[in-house]
Amino acid sequence: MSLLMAQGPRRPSTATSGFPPPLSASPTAVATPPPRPRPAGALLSLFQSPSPPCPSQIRSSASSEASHRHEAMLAAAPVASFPPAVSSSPVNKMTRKFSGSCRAQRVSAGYSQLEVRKVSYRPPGTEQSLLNQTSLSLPEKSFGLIFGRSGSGKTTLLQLLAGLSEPTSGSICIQKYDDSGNPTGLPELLASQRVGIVFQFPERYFLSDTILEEVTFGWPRQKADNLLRGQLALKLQNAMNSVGLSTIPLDEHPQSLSGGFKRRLALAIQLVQTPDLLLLDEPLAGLDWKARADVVNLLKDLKKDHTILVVSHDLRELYPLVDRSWRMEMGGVLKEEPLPV
Ligand SMILES: Nc1ncnc2c1ncn2[C@@H]1O[C@H](COP(=O)(O)OP(=O)(O)OP(=O)(O)O)[C@@H](O)[C@H]1O
Repeated sequence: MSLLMAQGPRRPSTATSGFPPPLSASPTAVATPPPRPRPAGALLSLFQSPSPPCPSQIRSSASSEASHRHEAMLAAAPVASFPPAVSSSPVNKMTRKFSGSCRAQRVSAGYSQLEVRKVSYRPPGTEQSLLNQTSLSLPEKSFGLIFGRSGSGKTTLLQLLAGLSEPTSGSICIQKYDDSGNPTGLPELLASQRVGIVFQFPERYFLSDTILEEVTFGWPRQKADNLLRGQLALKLQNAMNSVGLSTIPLDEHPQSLSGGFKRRLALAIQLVQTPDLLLLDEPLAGLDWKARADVVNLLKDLKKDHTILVVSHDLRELYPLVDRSWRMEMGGVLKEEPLPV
């Protein structure tokens, strides 16, 4: 699984004390003129001009801003090699898979669903199984919720789905069906690269000094990888748009965001890889009522294009989004049942 898909392992934080002030007030920022905040939309603007700027143009624009922080930002963003115009980019073709016409095609050609088949899990070196013959199925672009008592095994199941541990027995796969509900072809094992996971309290894993560094963490830095970085920047722009963060200043400290916006940022980092399955562990935990409502609305939007499986105790708030739900009983036994709200 790539570093962008999972939140760890991460490099040690370079921050030394608390949250730095905004760049404009920072002693490291050049006094005159103050650096212009770079909104998230700037990521893509590097690629969207009719004739893409040459690297030296970008570098000279950076130096005119006279901010070494911004130069660092540009070092993180693609600088030397540019994909073709957006309309013909292979990345753009990939991202267009969610357009209306494509979706209509997929519906008429059947559907696919995540299937967890009789999965059991016993951690290596232990005697007790944490999951026992767990099964569930979740059709694409639907929202599933697992609830149950603390310690019953919910997070353990998410970790298996994300490929962070291997089932002791059973399988986790994607099965395609035709319009009549008959399986078409063999099931495919779920590849961990196709899964995004946002752990509980994801903001605790933010280690960078700027939002840009946080969202581009783990990107290749070699010159030879510039094309890949360009593709990642396009995907990141889409991800930031889809979580409503396209206008946030990228040079702010990630911890300066509100609670709800931090969760949005964690989701955007996962969405860069356009995962088939998005796993969220307690997405509302620790947020105030306003941020909770904000995240619920965001999940409602994301549900239109993504398959989402959530572990949560916040049943009442998530109820309107839920298509399928399961109770995890102590001992790792999963039973499909309606939410008790
Ligand atoms: N690697 C491990 N080795 C042994 N026991 C483990 C391991 N990982 C988790 N457990 C135990 O497995 C049980 C299930 O843990 P898990 O975190 O999956 O529960 P949960 O339902 O997500 O709980 P919560 O709602 O509190 O997050 C717990 O008793 C936990 O201590």
